[in-house]
Amino acid sequence: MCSLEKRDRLFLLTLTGDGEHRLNPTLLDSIRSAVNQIRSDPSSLKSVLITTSHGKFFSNGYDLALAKSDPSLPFIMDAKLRSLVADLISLPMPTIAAVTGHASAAGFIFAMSHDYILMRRDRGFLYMSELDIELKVPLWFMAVIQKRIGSPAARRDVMLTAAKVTADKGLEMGIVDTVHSSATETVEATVRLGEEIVKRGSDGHVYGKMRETLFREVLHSIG
Ligand SMILES: CCCCCCCCCCCCC/C=C/C(=O)SCCNC(=O)CCNC(=O)[C@H](O)C(C)(C)COP(=O)(O)OP(=O)(O)OC[C@H]1O[C@@H](n2cnc3c(N)ncnc32)[C@H](O)[C@@H]1OP(=O)(O)O
Repeated sequence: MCSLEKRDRLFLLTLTGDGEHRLNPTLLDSIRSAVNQIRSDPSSLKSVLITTSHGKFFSNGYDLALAKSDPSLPFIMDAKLRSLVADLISLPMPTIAAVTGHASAAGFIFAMSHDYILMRRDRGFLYMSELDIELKVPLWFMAVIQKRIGSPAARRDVMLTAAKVTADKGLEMGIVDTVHSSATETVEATVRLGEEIVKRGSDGHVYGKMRETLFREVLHSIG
């Protein structure tokens, strides 16, 4: 599940527990509910969202075991993740993912649906595993990849070699903004960045509309 904490003008959304934070309908609903709670907070127009997680996984992607148990679930999970990503794109505040563990497939897409990614150096991969697990990536995932991974070579490595991208490699690829020595350091740096951004005092409505325009192809692809 996830928890939501307000620290001054920062909202800290944490995927809790030591599991893999596999994206299933329950977790996706829980995250979306937290994002809606943030959106309805009176201070939301002058705040920042930080998303992080407990344990060695940021999110290890869809809960495939569950998905295989009911043929309707893959569609439900996909629809819920699309809605969550659209919510993050329209959220009237800057968003930062503090990636303190592995972010795989849908979990990687979730991380890239934030404006900034700060990541720990010593553990954790950014990993589009679909080639390895022989699942075709949905078109809307590709729209996110296209938008957040600028170089053709990096996109090829991520998608067509299923590279397990470390934080340092992610920095080189332009996916990660800053790299840190530990999970604690990563979260602390994310809070500092959030506080810096809050000081800029940008209007959240304008920021959210700007991001919607920047990601209009992703929103179109999500449908
Ligand atoms: C019939 C119906 C079918 C329906 C199917 C559903 C369809 C759904 C619709 C279609 C959707 C398509 C899109 C799919 C989206 C998805 O999300 S699908 C689910 C995807 N998820 C996965 O595939 C899981 C992928 N994860 C993994 O493979 C592993 O968990 C991992 C990320 C590779 C981590 O492995 P693990 O062994 O647990 O890792 P560690 O023990 O932490 O590390 C392994 C070794 O690597 C070293 N290491 C870790 N981090 C670093 C680092 N940053 N730098 C250097 N080294 C690192 C670590 O020390 C370990 O080394 P050793 O100790 O020497 O082993």
